[in-house]
Amino acid sequence: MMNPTNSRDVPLYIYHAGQCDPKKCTGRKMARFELARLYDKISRLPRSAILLDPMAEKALSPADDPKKGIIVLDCSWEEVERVFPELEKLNLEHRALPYMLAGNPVNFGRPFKLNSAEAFAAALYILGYKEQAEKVMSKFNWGHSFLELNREPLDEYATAKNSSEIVEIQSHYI
Ligand SMILES: C[S@@+](CC[C@H](N)C(=O)[O-])C[C@H]1O[C@@H](n2cnc3c(N)ncnc32)[C@H](O)[C@@H]1O
Repeated sequence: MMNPTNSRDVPLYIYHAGQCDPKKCTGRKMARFELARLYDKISRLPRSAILLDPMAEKALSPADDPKKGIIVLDCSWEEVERVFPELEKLNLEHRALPYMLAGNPVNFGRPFKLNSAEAFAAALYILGYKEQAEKVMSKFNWGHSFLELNREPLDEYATAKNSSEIVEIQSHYI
């Protein structure tokens, strides 16, 4: 169940491919805090939602409408090229996140390789749901550093009109 305290919150969904260490998995932790709904079957995922896909051609921007929700695919980074195509048939809006650095201890400082919780927080921030982004990050002891590390690009991305502007802003950081 989603946390019902704020009806303005964007619904967050995780397709969990069952490949991670359950103790370290950020998606499972979010589900425990009722911040996201976890699915282990592709067929159960909602349609027409935004899928955060690092290989997508189009960058997420404030022009995207998250009312149908945001989906993260929680799988091993070694498996992304195999698992993402399995979701093609669902007719989701595939979007890549622009340049940001991971703030978590596993991939600290690595560009683009965000964990599931960071990917949700970044997307929410760009889409104008900053409070929800902070709520997600507040459950992780490194969460604040992810937002601080990326505050400048995040604030700029959140002012973009569309995907092309996001790519233009990103070019100043890469
Ligand atoms: C590959 S999984 C790794 C999960 C990690 N084991 C954990 O515990 O959080 C991370 C997911 O976050 C999303 N993600 C991460 N970085 C992204 C990016 N640069 N663009 C779009 N989505 C991204 C994708 O849905 C990706 O599959």
